[in-house]
Amino acid sequence: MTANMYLNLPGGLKMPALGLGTWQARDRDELIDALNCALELGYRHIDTAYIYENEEIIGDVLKEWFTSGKLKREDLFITTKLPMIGIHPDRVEFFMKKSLESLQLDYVDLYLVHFPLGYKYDDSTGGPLLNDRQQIVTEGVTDQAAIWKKMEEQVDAGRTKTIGLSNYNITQIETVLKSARIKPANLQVELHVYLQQRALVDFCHENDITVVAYSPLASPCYNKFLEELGTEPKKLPEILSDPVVNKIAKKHSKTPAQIVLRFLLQRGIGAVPKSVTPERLQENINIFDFALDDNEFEELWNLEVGEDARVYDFRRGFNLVDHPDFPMKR
Ligand SMILES: NC(=O)C1=CN([C@@H]2O[C@H](COP(=O)(O)OP(=O)(O)OC[C@H]3O[C@@H](n4cnc5c(N)ncnc54)[C@H](OP(=O)(O)O)[C@@H]3O)[C@@H](O)[C@H]2O)C=CC1
Ligand SMILES: O=C1CO[C@H](CO)[C@@H](O)[C@@H]1O
Repeated sequence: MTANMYLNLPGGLKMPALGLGTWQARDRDELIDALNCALELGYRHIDTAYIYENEEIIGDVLKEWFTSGKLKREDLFITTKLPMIGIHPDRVEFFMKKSLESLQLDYVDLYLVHFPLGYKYDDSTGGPLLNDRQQIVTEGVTDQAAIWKKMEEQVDAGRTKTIGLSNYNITQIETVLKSARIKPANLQVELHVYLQQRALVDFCHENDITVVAYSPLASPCYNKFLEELGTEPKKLPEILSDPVVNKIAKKHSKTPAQIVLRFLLQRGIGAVPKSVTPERLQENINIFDFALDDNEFEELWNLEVGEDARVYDFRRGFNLVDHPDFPMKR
């Protein structure tokens, strides 16, 4: 089994620093194969969300691994997320229970508020309320304290070991911290070698909040998603073809993906690269047998671009940018 590194969460809980992302892995057979392959390779941390529409498939695979005795529940770290339609105090418990039911689990290890703003819920469809132009209708200003109180109740009830946030900015995390009885254990945000989120990471680490990078490879598949939404493709940050990354990769006989993932781990940040391809699954977790030296680390550190390299800016296909709780202000 592959050696791993861990991030320490409250209560002695350990999160394997390298996990498996599953957004856009919705094809049943493909995801089953990918999960089986990942678990065989030593992945022990899986990242999903209510909105990824794959919790049931993941639940089926996990059940098989548990019933065959190949793995015990406590061997795995499972993260899922409260959807935007659940960001209302009356709906947190409802969506937490729905996720547990789909995953066929008694508890998850980490439950994240997926986004700091909510969508209005349409009872009749079980999805977001749409206006006449078929656009999603958002909730007003989020009562972060009220949502967080409901998140804390999920820990009290034993439905999740820890709770955290995703896509929150520093001001929004500060708001949560002010009322929190149970502090957020984790923040999940877009983070890669071109978007290093230095101030946000420092703030989290100073407040004992672990950080996990989503889209650690800068989401090369993102335009496929924009195409599904019927919107224009965007110019993506191509970190895997960056000459500095490639030069360092060659020196270590590693791939560019392994270099950019290793860089995150050496910053004390977790990462959840998504892949359904066996060779890439192997590649992405095979990053514990080498280290970047200070010069290489510095060279990668200097690749920072900042906001212009953000993939998930929600400026295409979403009408969220003008909402008061929209977190990615430029
Ligand atoms: N909290 C949030 O709001 C968000 C969370 N996430 C989470 O983060 C995860 C990762 O983010 P995501 O946007 O998927 O982007 P990633 O940066 O993980 O990129 C995934 C893409 O890269 C390809 N890929 C994977 N490994 C390699 C490799 N070694 N070399 C070359 N290409 C590779 C994959 O292809 P293939 O699968 O075909 O191999 C896939 O197309 C998500 O799956 C999800 O779990 C993502 C977005 C938002
Ligand atoms: O996790 C996620 C995956 O991508 C979605 C579409 O951009 C996001 O809404 C979400 O935050």
